[in-house]
Amino acid sequence: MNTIVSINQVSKAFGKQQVLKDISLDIWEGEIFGLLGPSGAGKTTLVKQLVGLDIPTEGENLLFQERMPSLKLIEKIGYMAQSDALYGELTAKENLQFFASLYGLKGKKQKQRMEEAMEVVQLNEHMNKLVSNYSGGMKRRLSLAIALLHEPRLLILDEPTVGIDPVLRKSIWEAFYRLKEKGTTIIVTTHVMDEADKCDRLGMIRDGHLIAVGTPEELKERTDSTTIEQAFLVYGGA
Ligand SMILES: Nc1ncnc2c1ncn2[C@@H]1O[C@H](COP(=O)(O)OP(=O)(O)OP(=O)(O)O)[C@@H](O)[C@H]1O
Repeated sequence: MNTIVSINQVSKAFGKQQVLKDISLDIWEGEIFGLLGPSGAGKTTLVKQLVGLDIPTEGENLLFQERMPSLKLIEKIGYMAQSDALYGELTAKENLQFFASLYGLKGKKQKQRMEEAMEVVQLNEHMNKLVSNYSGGMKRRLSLAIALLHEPRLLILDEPTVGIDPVLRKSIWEAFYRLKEKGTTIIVTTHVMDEADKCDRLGMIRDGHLIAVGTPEELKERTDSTTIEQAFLVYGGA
């Protein structure tokens, strides 16, 4: 198993508040890894470190054997934050062009990647619409398209399907599986249990602790549970 992400004894404090507590975890190439936990558990804090937007107070995060934050890795990582970083006064196309040029995508290649990424999120027909006229779910999907633009080897998605209806959510998960088939590693945070079931492996986070790691089946078996929700409650000591 080729390790893509190695989180080594990572802790994080904001002032006196300890938000991450001694987390160690390896994520492997080509897997869809879900970080599952209730609101405030520390998921966003952890993924921000993985993309290099923050640093741990203790420990280190290695991505592609390189210590984060590292500018070298920008091209290998696609990140979708929890709040959309889009320009409302521009069209979707202009937003895509802006981010594509940041990644050095030009001309034909740029056009092709923009179309492919918008196809994944089924927004092709809304290319020329102003983003301020997009619905919340459309903005999420456009953010996802932007994260996919440069065909990163590692995708880190913070609650990618919030505000997206079940039909589209299904098609987005199908896209995740297609990317996985091509060898892309995907890390996704969620607190939606049925989504957790779709991941290859899960890490359950509670109060900054990584309380369990395994496939959804393993986690259910070990706790004698029929659902991930139940397993989570057992691990949480409920
Ligand atoms: N920059 C910051 N300064 C101070 N406290 C912070 C900061 N960022 C996060 N926190 C705190 O860290 C804790 C964990 O937040 P985090 O956003 O990582 O949780 P989460 O699991 O992603 O939750 P959600 O699912 O609601 O996004 C919260 O108590 C939050 O208030």
